[in-house]
Amino acid sequence: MFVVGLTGGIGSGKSAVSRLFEQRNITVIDADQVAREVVEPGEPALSKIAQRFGDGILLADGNLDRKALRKIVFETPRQRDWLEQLLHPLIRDRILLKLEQSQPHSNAEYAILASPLLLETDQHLLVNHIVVVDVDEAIQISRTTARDMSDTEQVKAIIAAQIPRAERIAKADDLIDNSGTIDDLKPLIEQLHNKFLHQARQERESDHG
Ligand SMILES: CC(C)(COP(=O)(O)OP(=O)(O)OC[C@H]1O[C@@H](n2cnc3c(N)ncnc32)[C@H](O)[C@@H]1O)[C@@H](O)C(=O)NCCC(=O)NCCS
Ligand SMILES: Nc1ncnc2c1ncn2[C@@H]1O[C@H](COP(=O)(O)OP(=O)(O)OP(=O)(O)O)[C@@H](O)[C@H]1O
Repeated sequence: MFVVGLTGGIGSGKSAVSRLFEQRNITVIDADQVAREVVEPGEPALSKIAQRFGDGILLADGNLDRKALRKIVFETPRQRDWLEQLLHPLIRDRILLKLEQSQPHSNAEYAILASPLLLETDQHLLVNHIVVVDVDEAIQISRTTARDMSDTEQVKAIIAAQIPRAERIAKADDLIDNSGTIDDLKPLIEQLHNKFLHQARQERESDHG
């Protein structure tokens, strides 16, 4: 299966871009979604988080209080390291399982792995091609604070925990500038979709000798 990795900093527009590919019937595996699955009630990782931070890190219904944990890990790098060491191997294993399950139905099919930490973790080893969604830091902050009701300082701390913008761009096979409107994205995605169909087809043909 030809796998396209889609990455970008917080609030860059990965989810918005993912939706446009999904409208073309492309399977998108979302690492943020997988990261939620591995800490659902009953999962061993959630018990480990509660052991470390106390039951106060759980909401009354037993779910993880994500807002509280976000505050802890982006204020204290040591706690973020601990959480990443716990969750990243679990997230990677589950992504691999999902990729194996999404078998191609035609020789022109590809899948997308959308992940904020594609380049920061070994998740980039799972993909054939890297697409970066890019906006400047001012846009990242304004769109994220409008979406999450989070404050500027916290968004800045999250940006600082991610790969620097120039390094991310340097690793891109394709770059999507998302500083315009969602409508501006549509022709770009159409173009990339056609290119990936072509690349997926070529890959399959070379695999079959
Ligand atoms: C800290 C947590 C509980 C906050 O949850 P919350 O629902 O508020 O945010 P959400 O998970 O939707 O993440 C929002 C964005 O924050 C950024 N982000 C999340 N985790 C990290 C991290 N470890 N390092 C850098 N940026 C991160 C990403 O841009 C992500 O898209 C959560 O992000 C988490 O469990 N993070 C650790 C796991 C992880 O690294 N996930 C990233 C995908 S692999
Ligand atoms: N071109 C655009 N114009 C205006 N708003 C946009 C545009 N693209 C995305 N947005 C909005 O900006 C916010 C951030 O976008 P999105 O959620 O797609 O980012 P993301 O990269 O998935 O973020 P995260 O890393 O936090 O998961 C959302 O509220 C989204 O609707």
